[in-house]
Amino acid sequence: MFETIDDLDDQQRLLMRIDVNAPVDDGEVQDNRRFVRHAETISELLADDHAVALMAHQGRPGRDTFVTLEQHADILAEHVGESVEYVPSTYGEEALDAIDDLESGDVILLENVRMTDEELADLTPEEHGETEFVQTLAPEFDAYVNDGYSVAHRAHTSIVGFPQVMDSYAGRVMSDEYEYNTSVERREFDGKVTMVLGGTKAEDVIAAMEHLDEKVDQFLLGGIVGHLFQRANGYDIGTDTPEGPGGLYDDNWEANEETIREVIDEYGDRISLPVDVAREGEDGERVTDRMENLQGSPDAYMDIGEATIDEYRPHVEESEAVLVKGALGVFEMEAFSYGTRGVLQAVAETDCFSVVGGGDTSRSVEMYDIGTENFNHLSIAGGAYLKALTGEPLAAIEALEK
Ligand SMILES: Nc1ncnc2c1ncn2[C@@H]1O[C@H](COP(=O)(O)OP(=O)(O)O)[C@@H](O)[C@H]1O
Ligand SMILES: O=C(OP(=O)(O)O)[C@H](O)COP(=O)(O)O
Repeated sequence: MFETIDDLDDQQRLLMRIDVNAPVDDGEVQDNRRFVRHAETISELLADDHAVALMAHQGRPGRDTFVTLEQHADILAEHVGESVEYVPSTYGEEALDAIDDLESGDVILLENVRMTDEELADLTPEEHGETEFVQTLAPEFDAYVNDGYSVAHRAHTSIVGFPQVMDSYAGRVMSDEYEYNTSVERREFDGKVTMVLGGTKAEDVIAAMEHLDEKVDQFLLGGIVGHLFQRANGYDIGTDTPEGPGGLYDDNWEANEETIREVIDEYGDRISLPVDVAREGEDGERVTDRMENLQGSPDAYMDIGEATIDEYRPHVEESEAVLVKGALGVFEMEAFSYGTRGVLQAVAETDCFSVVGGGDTSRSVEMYDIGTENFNHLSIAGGAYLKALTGEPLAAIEALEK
């Protein structure tokens, strides 16, 4: 087991990892439930007179969501109700100056950790602990706190490096989510277990399918993942188009084609795939096409269609447990929210055990008034939630336990 912030003495200088990785729309960082949850941990720490330097990441190098954390500091400040100073350096001179000035009750947010050379380097946890990043920051603090449950599955420097050399504690989000999500894995269900999988991160989703094939009776697929599975079946969908979500299809396909084919071969009979999909018409309206009519179509499809929703709903209604990860369409746009809303609404109306995971996906429940009280748990994590469900160890937890 690991220690939590309940085990901390008061008035400590804390280096804390959080995960406020968020969607970025036209350069604007979108608020989400991660900010709210981490703000609660920060407020709790400030009440105990700690001084807090935050580390976080945003996006991945090369993607257009890979931006600085300036806007994140403002959003966090709003939720905490106190100033959160953005520092445009992770462990350079500017960072060290700001850390020097840190006093009890202060909060600063250091620059995107993925902008350092070390964060994403292929190193062992021990080697991460020896990097300049860790060796520079560690002596400046009394303790390290990890509250970033949703990034707990990544063995990166800010996650596994610091616990090698510092007293380390789990934050409130980390300990709450850990307890809840691992217990889901251990639960025994008598009836049908259904997993609704979508979104953009095909690799995480497919890995979960491979691990959970014994435990899950039915998989309902949508989003980019659904398109890629239908591409494997020979349909003309799931390839990048000039108007489409740049690079998401072809890169995902290249990385996952072999596994997708294996998964379909092994238990394709338990996988439901979209029979129709929706795109934007000439006047911005929703147009739905049957899968068999797509040949040669250059359109980017942004939702599952109405016939697919009708096929998926009965599976949900007869399930004892429904685990959701990833949106079935671009739910942020009303016209392409039908799939995600339709299936989540069915889950909400059914008396099943239900968990919705994914920082973006879980946001749709509040966005469309589906009622948070209709779900057993809304996780702010996606990949980490899936890993926990499969019973796989999380790098952050292993590091904290050490
Ligand atoms: N057909 C699609 N084309 C482009 N994006 C999609 C499609 N279907 C779903 N998405 C996007 O998937 C995102 C949610 O899934 P994902 O990226 O896996 O994140 P999370 O795990 O945080 O929920 C949503 O923001 C949604 O817009
Ligand atoms: O948003 C995240 O993952 P998630 O969408 O699987 O919850 C985490 O911040 C991890 O980000 P990454 O998948 O770029 O390592």
